[in-house]
Amino acid sequence: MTNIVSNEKQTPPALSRPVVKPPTPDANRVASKSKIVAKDVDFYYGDFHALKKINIVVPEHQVTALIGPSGCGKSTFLRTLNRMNDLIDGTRLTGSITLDGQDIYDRTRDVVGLRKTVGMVFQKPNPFPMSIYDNICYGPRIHGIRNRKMLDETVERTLRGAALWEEVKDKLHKSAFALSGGQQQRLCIARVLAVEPDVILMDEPCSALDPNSTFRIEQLMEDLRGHYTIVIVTHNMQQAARVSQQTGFFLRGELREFDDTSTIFTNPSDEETEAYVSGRFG
Ligand SMILES: Nc1ncnc2c1ncn2[C@@H]1O[C@H](COP(=O)(O)OP(=O)(O)OP(=O)(O)O)[C@@H](O)[C@H]1O
Repeated sequence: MTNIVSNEKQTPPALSRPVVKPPTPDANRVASKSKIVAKDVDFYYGDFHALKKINIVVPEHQVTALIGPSGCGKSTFLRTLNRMNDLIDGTRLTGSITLDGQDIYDRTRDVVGLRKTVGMVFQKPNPFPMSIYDNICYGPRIHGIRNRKMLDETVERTLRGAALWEEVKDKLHKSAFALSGGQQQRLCIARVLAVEPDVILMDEPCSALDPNSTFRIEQLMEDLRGHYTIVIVTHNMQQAARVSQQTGFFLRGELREFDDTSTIFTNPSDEETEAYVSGRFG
């Protein structure tokens, strides 16, 4: 795993006006296995039709960014991927979403197991009111792991994986609330890693963080994507451009365009995508 993100990668791509032509598939994308496939997904909050015929293929071991103006359905779609919307009364989904070819909305699907495989990091860091160590061990303990040596190993491995070990190794038994916001968010990522997910969903994970902490989280995404499939909702277009290989542009509940990130930002097919990435609305 590399900890270096080159300067070149930190520079947002030029937002040039597009010449409309069919997008060329990226070599990476073609080579990558499909991890999540959503087909004709419609989603309703009661009578409100929040997602309309969403079709998307999320490739394995890449970062997929979801962008679009406020209220367009990005977070709703993200939450369909680990059935977090099931927790909201009166919601309904039609169409299908598969993970590794298995329907995640199948009646027989173990939803707790699904949320272990598809972990989630939220907008505001939400450590539990306990020590750093116990935050990490919370999930493994629920899944029956009691062996101290195994737990110690998990704590070190995941804190290293979340680029936090060096900063906290001498205060593992101190409260997680004593950490800075950026450290708390990396702890939350380590906590997700501790239950060994395949997919990590991130809902605006940097929106409450300062630029330096944001940079650390972006570096971390680059490090993690070799091992995990990441889907991130972000309002920050430069961030989407820096961290992702694919980008989906949502508008009024529709997925207006989904393509390689470079295509979305420099040569989108859809006029409204172009207007949005050029900062003309949203
Ligand atoms: N629990 C809910 N009950 C009813 N409607 C909801 C609920 N959550 C979201 N919505 C509505 O669904 C639509 C999509 O919301 P969603 O949060 O997915 O958008 P978003 O693109 O993530 O927005 P933002 O960028 O502001 O977070 C909005 O019109 C919102 O008001």
